[in-house]
Amino acid sequence: MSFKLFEEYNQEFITDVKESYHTILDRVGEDPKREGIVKTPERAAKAMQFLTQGYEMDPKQILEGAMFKEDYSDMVLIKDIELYSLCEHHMLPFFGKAHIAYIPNGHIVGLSKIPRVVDVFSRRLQVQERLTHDILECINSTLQPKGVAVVIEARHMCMMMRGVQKQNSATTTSGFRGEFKHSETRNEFLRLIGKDLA
Ligand SMILES: Nc1nc2c(ncn2[C@@H]2O[C@H](COP(=O)(O)OP(=O)(O)OP(=O)(O)O)[C@@H](O)[C@H]2O)c(=O)[nH]1
Ligand SMILES: [Zn+2]
Repeated sequence: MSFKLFEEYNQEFITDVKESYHTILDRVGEDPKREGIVKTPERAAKAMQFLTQGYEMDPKQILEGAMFKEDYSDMVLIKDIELYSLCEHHMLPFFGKAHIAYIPNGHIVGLSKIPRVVDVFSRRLQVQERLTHDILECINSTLQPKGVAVVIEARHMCMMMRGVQKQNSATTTSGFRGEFKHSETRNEFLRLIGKDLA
């Protein structure tokens, strides 16, 4: 499920994207034959394939592969899941943390599968709002829990390195389904992730 090994790279993708990065190096005034960067188009193409591998993956399958019958019916919270994505507007990174909770409805899911779902949707071109909803809907429709909550806090390089150049602003997005629509459950979740307003 990863592109860590060279054999797993898609050569057609690497060949095409390599050529584009070669053009970029040339256009920014670099010498693409210079020793230090002669392999950069290929490295960058591999990095781009790694960062967009989420298109090739089925997040529902990931969850379905580790669902276990269990009658635990209190909140399960996984907080501070680090995430790295690329914004679809500038293809620059945005990064931060996701906090995800669900209330089981007969099934629990292997804990590691939740961060894996975050990775699948993060490794596509995204906006933070859609990333939040993609994760929320995937867990909701696959696990069919009594409730699910997703909060993402992220910083966008397109706002930090360029454009409006605000280094300290962070964006928070959230989505709630089922029992998290009730303020008591939602507030407990927000308190547990340190986001309650009290
Ligand atoms: N809502 C949302 N906007 C995003 C996200 N990532 C980047 N953007 C914004 O996408 C917008 C694109 O606006 P445009 O005016 O088309 O692009 P631009 O001229 O590069 O805009 P500036 O960044 O303001 O210079 C910008 O306001 C970005 O801040 C995201 O995840 N969610
Ligand atoms: Zn952007």
